Amino acid sequence: MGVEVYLGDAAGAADAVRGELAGAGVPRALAEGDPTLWGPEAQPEAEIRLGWLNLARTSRELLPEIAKLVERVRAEGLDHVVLAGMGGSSLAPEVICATEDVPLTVLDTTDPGQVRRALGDRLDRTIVVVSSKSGGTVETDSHRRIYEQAFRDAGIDPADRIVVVTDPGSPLEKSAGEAGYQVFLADPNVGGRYSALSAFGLVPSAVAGADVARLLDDAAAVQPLLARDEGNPGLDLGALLGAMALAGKDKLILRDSLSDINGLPDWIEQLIAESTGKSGKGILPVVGAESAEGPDQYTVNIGAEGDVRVEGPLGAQFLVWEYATAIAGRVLGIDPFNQPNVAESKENTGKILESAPEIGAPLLVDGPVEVYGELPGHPKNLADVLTALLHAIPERGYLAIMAYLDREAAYDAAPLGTADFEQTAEAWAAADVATLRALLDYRTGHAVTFGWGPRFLHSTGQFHKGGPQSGVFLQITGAVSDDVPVPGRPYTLGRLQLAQALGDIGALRSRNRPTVRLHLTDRVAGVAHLLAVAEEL
Ligand SMILES: O=P(O)(O)OC[C@H]1O[C@H](O)[C@H](O)[C@@H](O)[C@@H]1O
Repeated sequence: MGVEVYLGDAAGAADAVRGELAGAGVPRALAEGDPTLWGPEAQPEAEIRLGWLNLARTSRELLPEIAKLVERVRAEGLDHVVLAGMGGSSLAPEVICATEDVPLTVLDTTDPGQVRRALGDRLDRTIVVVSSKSGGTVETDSHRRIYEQAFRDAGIDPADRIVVVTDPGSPLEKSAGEAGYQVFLADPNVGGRYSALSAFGLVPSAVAGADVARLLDDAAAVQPLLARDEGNPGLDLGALLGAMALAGKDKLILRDSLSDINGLPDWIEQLIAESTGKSGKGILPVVGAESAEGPDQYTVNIGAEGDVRVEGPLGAQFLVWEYATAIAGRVLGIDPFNQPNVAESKENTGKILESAPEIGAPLLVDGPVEVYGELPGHPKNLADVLTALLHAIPERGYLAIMAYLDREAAYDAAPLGTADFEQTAEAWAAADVATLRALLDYRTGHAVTFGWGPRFLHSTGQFHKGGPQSGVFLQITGAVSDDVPVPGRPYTLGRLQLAQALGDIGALRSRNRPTVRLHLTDRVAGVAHLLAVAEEL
């Protein structure tokens, strides 16, 4: 089964771009891995970043070793699978497992409460996959240290419970070898966000119970189409993304509500935001919005519904979206394989961790919410702050909400006992800070995005800093009551989480973007208050 791309009303604009690309021989050149397609500056990086084109074939070599691991995990009764990995090292397994409905606990957070919840769940039956291409990502390194300590404290040998996926030669490969962990080496010629069909996508998903051979089969079925000028879904989709951005429609609303595939927009978000959001250009994916509103927005659906849509199985979708993103990069004139601005916030975080953070006095306090930042018009309360932020969004701009909180906390608010599905969903929405996206979206014609920190730093974070400077930023942090120390490090997760928030806000403020931080001194009451205020705006 292949992938079908339906372009709806956008067909005319996409066709013109597609014709130009075909005329220049781009579709075949990309399918054959030509590293010159993005210009001489991008060539050195492209030379070591096109391995994803062949993963449907090359990743098959991993399957026997993966099958042995799966057999061991089943035989030992390890039924709680935890994946520690950020961005490209966890987003694909999350979609794969959600789509196949197999449970996987993803740790891509520094929130102490969220990590504590995972630690408290069946530690005696837990297997942890630690995934990091670079082997140096601070969040993933922290999770590894925390689980090593927890296993030791419980009298469990970490070498029986930790499996590592990394690139050859990374510091993680070395330390894992010394610790006696099983290590899967990934193809180093594949960048993180293009690694869905590599060991990064396959190992944790298979351990959780997904059928990963099928993903490769589905990708292999679509691969021959990618060299064609006609009937090439990757070319059609890439031409659409490029043509829309050139025409000023650079906000891509991604929807999958009626699809068999569960959660692909979050994976696409990283792929497109990090690949295109640079040099003041880029495409901003918007996940969770109902429909396109402003003149700078359009919608692409995953699955059989909608005018503009991409239909087909997950393995093939991964490859087609990757190919399309590389095509869009060529159309926009950017290098789709680097992420030049991601390091800035990380460096700021490192500096903040070395000394005590400078917080300063809040601009105002409204109940359980402290407001930090500068805003025009002397806001007196939280409602004024939110209104001022919405007014600050420039033409063709956007509001980004970035919450450094526990993304599963709202599930704790589920009513017990007799509640039906609707009541439960309502209770979750009322306790979920992500609901703020829809409440503010309703009050503006501009795009509103929502990201969980620090997860989004490895995704839309690149676009915020490297893309068009038209963002307005609302950051949310919260008090930590039960912190988690990071063994062997002089900080706790709570301190790291706050340093990440402050590090990123520093990077945004240095660009003179309107930026406010709301700090919830009581998380539950703070979320409830914030949602209540937003509802009344
Ligand atoms: O796999 P890792 O090396 O730990 O990297 C995880 C993530 O880190 C960085 O933020 C990159 O910009 C992402 O593209 C990458 O997916």
